[in-house]
Amino acid sequence: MSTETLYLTSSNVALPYFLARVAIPINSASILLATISFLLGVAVYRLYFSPLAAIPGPWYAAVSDLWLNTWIARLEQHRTIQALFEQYGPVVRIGPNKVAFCDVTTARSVYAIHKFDKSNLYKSLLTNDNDHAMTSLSHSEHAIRRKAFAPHYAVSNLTLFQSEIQNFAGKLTETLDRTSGKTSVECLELFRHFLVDAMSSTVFGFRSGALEAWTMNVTHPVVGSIHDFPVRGILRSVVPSFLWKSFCRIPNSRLRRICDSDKTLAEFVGERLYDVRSGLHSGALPSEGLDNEKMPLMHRLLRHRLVSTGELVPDHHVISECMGHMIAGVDTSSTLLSYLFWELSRRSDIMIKLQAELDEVMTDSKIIPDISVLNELPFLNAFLKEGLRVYGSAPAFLERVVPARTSATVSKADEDFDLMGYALPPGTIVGTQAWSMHRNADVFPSAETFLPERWLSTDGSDAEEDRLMKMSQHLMPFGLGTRVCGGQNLARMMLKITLATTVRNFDIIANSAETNERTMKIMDAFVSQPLARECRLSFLTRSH
Ligand code: HEM
Repeated sequence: MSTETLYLTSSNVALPYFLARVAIPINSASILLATISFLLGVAVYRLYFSPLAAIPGPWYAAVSDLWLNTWIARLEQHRTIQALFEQYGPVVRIGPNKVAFCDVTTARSVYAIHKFDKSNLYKSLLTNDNDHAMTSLSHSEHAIRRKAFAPHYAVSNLTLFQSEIQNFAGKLTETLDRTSGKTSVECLELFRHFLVDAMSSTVFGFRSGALEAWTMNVTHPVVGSIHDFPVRGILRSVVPSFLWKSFCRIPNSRLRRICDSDKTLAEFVGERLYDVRSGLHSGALPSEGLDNEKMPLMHRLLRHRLVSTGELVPDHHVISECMGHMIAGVDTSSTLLSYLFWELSRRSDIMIKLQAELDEVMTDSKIIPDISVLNELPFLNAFLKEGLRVYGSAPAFLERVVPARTSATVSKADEDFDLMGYALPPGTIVGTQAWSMHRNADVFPSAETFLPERWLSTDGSDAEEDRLMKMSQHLMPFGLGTRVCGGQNLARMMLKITLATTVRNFDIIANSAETNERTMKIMDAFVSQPLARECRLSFLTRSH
């Protein structure tokens, strides 16, 4: 037995007076015993006496977050939660204080009607150490930010940027043309470069030259930073704050790049702000009051006045918001595009149908039709919907916190929130995930099969309309409610233009030795990514 002894003197008024006056010898065995007793007590409380004790789920999830965290670290949270739904039903306790549900009505209640605040998890995505729309936890704070950028993503405003996006899509076609018949292309990296160009034009009105850099075999620094940023977020959330600076000094070049990703991107966006301000002094920033004038996001934010004070948005907020939008838009869209083209490479039946539809409206393969024409193409739109269902790049569990009071319980301050028959106390983390909503076999028969036709109405009957409506209600690739993806209109526009022009011009092929089911296994890093972190495909120029 160790002779190590700990002497405690206590002034705790709860202790008997005489104990407070004496030294109590405690050896390591006693400490161990006390710790085990404490942990056992906590476990027993969480399992049998917690307000969440009645909710179905595995006992090890109820006892500690450790189990789920290991699956999060292995990027398998989406499949783990799905397996629990299949075993326990549509409400599952996935942690001591965490409940997952898979139900449309409850999703509407949490995300849209009661507008629960986000959980602290989102703080790992701060940009330039500052909040932006995605990381604002409270509904009220978020509403102020959203008001500033929402008009930018209105369909009518985005149409003003259509020619730029078409232009970049044309350049992408030229780039792919040059690879035809020679070599396979790593799509994730290529599409990230393409999207940095497209996004830079709408966010800053700036030509970033990323695609050009890719053709010269150079990774554009903004592309690298955007890609590294989520990894930085995961590290930030596990490394204690006081160790962060020392951690980032570890002499490893990859780690340095990850740590610096926020700074690199902030410098790039800061330079854009400087450019705009310089333009402002020469009169290039549109004057106030011209709301329907074409104007990049940054310009719009710089002239936005806060309703409460009438003041302009401070520069550091503009920088963080623009960074947030670049990060939110590039990896999500490039990953989805890569999966969609991979699907086409192994489903010639779908590729032939798409090409037939596009050949009709693109008699000249190099002229991209207006988005209003693309919006009317039934098969292209069904293909994209099915792509968002199966390969939606945000399959993740979207955490929210049960508030102390909801609008439903506003007159009964201490009342718990009722979720599918279970009372949840304030502070409980709840949420659902698109991955599971999109795999509900009652709504999507043969849910694992990629079937664009499921989105096409066969006979226009009431039953058919009902089926389509149910599917649409379950489709949530862009989230739900007030925190729904701010850029979803832009995403849809970029995706349709890129799909149309690429499928019209190329046959897409995968060499199964380099790209297959195993390498493309979908991993959940909040934004999805293929297991191999690459997607190599060949684009063969069509003859007409
Ligand atoms: C396929 C592409 C995309 C997918 C699947 C996607 C998905 C999502 C999802 C699921 C959320 C909600 C997150 C949550 O509730 O926690 C979100 C938020 C957001 N996304 Fe996207 N996104 C995509 C593209 C874009 C693009 C192109 C932009 C911008 C230009 C963008 C900007 C944003 C912003 C600003 C938010 C935060 C909205 C807010 O809280 O008000 N996203 N996105």
